[in-house]
Amino acid sequence: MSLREHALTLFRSAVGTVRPAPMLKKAVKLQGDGCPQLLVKGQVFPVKRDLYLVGFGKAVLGMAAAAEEILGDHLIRGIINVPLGIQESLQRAGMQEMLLKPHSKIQVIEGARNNLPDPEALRGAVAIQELAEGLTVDDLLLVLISGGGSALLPAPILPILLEEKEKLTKMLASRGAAIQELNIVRKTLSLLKGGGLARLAYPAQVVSLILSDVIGDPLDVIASGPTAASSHSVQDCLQVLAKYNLLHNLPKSVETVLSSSPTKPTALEDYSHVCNIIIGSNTLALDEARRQAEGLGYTTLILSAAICGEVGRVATLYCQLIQLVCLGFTGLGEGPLSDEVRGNLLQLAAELEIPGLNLAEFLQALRGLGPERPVCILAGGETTVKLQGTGKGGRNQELALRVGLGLYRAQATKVSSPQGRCEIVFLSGGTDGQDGPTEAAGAFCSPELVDEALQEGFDVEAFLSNNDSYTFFSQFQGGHHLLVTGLTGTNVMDIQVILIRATERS
Ligand SMILES: Nc1ncnc2c1ncn2[C@@H]1O[C@H](COP(=O)(O)OP(=O)(O)OP(=O)(O)O)[C@@H](O)[C@H]1O
Ligand SMILES: O=C(O)[C@H](O)CO
Repeated sequence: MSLREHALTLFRSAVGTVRPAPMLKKAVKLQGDGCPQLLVKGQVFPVKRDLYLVGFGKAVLGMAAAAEEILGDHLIRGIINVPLGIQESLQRAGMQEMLLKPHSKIQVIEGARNNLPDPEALRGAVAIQELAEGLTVDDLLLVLISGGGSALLPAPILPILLEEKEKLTKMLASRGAAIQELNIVRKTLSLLKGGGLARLAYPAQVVSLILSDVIGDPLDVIASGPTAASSHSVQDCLQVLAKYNLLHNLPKSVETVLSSSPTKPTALEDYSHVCNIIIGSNTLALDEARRQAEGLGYTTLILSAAICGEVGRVATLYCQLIQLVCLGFTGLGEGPLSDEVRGNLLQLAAELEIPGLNLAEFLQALRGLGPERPVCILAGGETTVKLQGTGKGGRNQELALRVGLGLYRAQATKVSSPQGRCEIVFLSGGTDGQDGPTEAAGAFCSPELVDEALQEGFDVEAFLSNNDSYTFFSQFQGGHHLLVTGLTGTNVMDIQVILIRATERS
């Protein structure tokens, strides 16, 4: 198999392991007929009487279908809020396993057009609220949560109107608020977010199964943490609103709610009936890819599952890492060139402030590598693209094209480039199968890509400055370098696979 085929296999295996059905079936079991018990990742929850299910998020339909199969007749009733049109598009894509069976006990409510709260999502949220409020100490509530859950569970605290909350969310997002900031505000203004759903379900046992789409898997940020204790107070919310210059023209209703919000977060003791369990994440996906890569004979290193930062700088980080591996393969691992690249890399990594990135240890591991075994570097997270052009693209395609350009430049400036003696494939893809508003999940690149593109008359830099990576990749060599998977039904952010092997000349 070629490096490219290997990269694709690794990407697919990473995504495969966090697809709703396999993920749920691996994490959850129901055992014992007389006194059934729910087993979730080694934790045991007795099903004393009735078992209910609620869920909200983009991947929740597939999770619910798998959960209903596992729970069988023990499930009394369920309600899930999922994106508008999802059943039809999964049907069209032939992904039957993600759909509920006829006569399912789970009611599906579709809403949140364009990932924004709307009356349909509100109707679903009210139904979920009523179900939670009616539970008793003998009941167990299984809560399925995935990315997109915030917009799908809107329950503004009165007198805030849905339209007012929608407008505020839109303004924060358009002013560049990060998801952590956005969700601090959402939690303060919502009845069900910030642990609200769990508190309403008391005294029932609440078990939440969470598919994380946020860097670092913070329980109180994913879908605005409806079953997690929030560490934020109304002060934090006011700070976010002030930062984005929104404090002075808030609707009266929002001011009323802010002024009567408790100043301290709810005490942890109030969550003793709740268990939040992450069953799918970027880390789990990368671990599976590592297992596969090792099986294929690669020396495999996971850089981080929390890669973040401006796409151009992250591309430079990857180019420098690739250069270091190639220098090591060609016997130049120690010397002025390596020292220079290593120094630049450390500085850039410090500037990017990627959480948990232990580069020193990583570089140490690279030092011991020989050319006999190929190397696989795996990483995940989400970069940021500041849109400046009017083109069509996504952050993965833009990252791949920028890495291609960086490798081309590094090669062009060195007389005898160590890269020239290595075969390299870089792949970046969104695990949801959709990179930005395009039909591709991401793209592949190699050091030869930009040179070949230039020879065919493609001005790569012009495509990049217009954020037009999709147009480039779909036109160049008949779309050969695009990664097209179709919608996967899951989402644990993005994944990068870098494969490097020494060629015979080195
Ligand atoms: N022309 C473009 N070039 C590069 N990136 C783009 C372009 N247009 C949009 N994007 C990026 O695509 C992202 C939006 O796409 P997408 O819907 O895949 O986001 P997402 O954050 O992955 O959403 P979700 O978490 O729901 O999957 C934004 O980060 C935006 O910066
Ligand atoms: O729904 C949300 O809040 C985002 O997708 C983050 O989980």
